[in-house]
Amino acid sequence: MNVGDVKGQFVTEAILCHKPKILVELGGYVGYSAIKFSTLIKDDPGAHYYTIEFDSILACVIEKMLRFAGLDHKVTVLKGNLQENITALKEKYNVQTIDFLFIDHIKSSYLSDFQLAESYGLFHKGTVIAADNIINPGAPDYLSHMQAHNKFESNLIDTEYEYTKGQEKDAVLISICIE
Ligand SMILES: C[S@@+](CC[C@H](N)C(=O)[O-])C[C@H]1O[C@@H](n2cnc3c(N)ncnc32)[C@H](O)[C@@H]1O
Repeated sequence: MNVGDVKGQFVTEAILCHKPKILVELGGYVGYSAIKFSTLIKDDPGAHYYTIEFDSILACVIEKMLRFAGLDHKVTVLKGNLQENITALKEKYNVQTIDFLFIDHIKSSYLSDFQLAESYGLFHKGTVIAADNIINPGAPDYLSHMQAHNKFESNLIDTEYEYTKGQEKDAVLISICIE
């Protein structure tokens, strides 16, 4: 499922507030969030969005949707997981650090992929990380890790699960690297 309009608005506000240049997304699905968020940077020639999608058929769908939306020049679709793409990010695309990371893939990999990115030095002071589905279906290990992390300040935004009109709860965690 995509992030939806309600939770997507919190992510939108974080992007508009911090004005990131390099944005990376884990979990592209059919391109809803890639289109929604890359639209925000479309007039910034120095900004680019990378979406990493594990499923190769879905990755092709995202590419087609981006072409349809006229955003294919602002978004690079990377097939596979972060581990498989992290060297290409650094060496092929010259992404040495990330300004904004949107985590929205398999919930059991939130923490390990955060730690992988951290071990490669992809975060800098001011990097913002937005993570969806923190309580539904939930990523409790990631939540507790980030809330205890001494280099990140995190804000848990209680909201609703996508398209449930408040009937189901969810939360987005916005974390900012402070050193
Ligand atoms: C919740 S959907 C993403 C929704 C999308 N961000 C949106 O809001 O439009 C999760 C996606 O993560 C992908 N995925 C699962 N494990 C992954 C991994 N390890 N790395 C990258 N993508 C993964 C799935 O194939 C699925 O398309």
